[in-house]
Amino acid sequence: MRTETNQQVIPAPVHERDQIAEHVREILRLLGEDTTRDGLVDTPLRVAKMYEEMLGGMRMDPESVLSATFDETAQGPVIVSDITFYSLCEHHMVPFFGKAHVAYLPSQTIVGISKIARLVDVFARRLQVQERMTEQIVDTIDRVLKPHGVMALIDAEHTCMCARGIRKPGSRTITVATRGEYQHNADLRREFLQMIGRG
Ligand SMILES: Nc1nc2c(ncn2[C@@H]2O[C@H](COP(=O)(O)OP(=O)(O)OP(=O)(O)O)[C@@H](O)[C@H]2O)c(=O)[nH]1
Ligand SMILES: [Zn+2]
Repeated sequence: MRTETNQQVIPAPVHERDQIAEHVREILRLLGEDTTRDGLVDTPLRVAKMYEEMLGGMRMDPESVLSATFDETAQGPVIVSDITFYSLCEHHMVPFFGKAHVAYLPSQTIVGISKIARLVDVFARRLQVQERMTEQIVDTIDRVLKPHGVMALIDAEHTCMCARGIRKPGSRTITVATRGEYQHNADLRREFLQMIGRG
């Protein structure tokens, strides 16, 4: 049986966009810029729209993203690797970005594979820390699909560590979260790491 639910996206009220733009204009002014010059005149609204896009996941229900589930007897594992994402670090509000790799062991239910990538995006497009994002992905899959196990690995570069502060371009942060059989079975974890080219 195929189940489908509408993805719930709650649009941002228009007046919020205008208010954010106004505050961006004020920041530019405090930074010493002339906000009437050609290149900057539309920047506040552009930035407000950019936040709407990059933080759009805040207004989405992650569980409704895992629609298109199918009853199947597949034993798995199902591995979706190299899901590129862009997120915003909640400490500095600058991007961190990289790849998410997700595996689950189905128990009667599989999900459309694109929905796994959509789920990564829903959590990436928020003010985040990488650890929480990794946990949220496995928790949602665990809750909705009730698989035998689920594992996620995220490998990311944080621009707050590259472009400023400690300034270590190229440094990678790797986070892992597991539930169910992936928590208890080292062979399963090894197989996952091998299949995503990290074994
Ligand atoms: N654990 C974790 N830390 C993060 C993440 N993104 C950014 N950070 C860190 O958040 C910390 C914030 O530390 P603070 O000392 O309050 O901020 P700061 O003075 O700008 O720190 P520096 O980046 O060391 O200059 C920094 O160590 C960042 O590297 C993340 O996803 N997970
Ligand atoms: Zn940061």
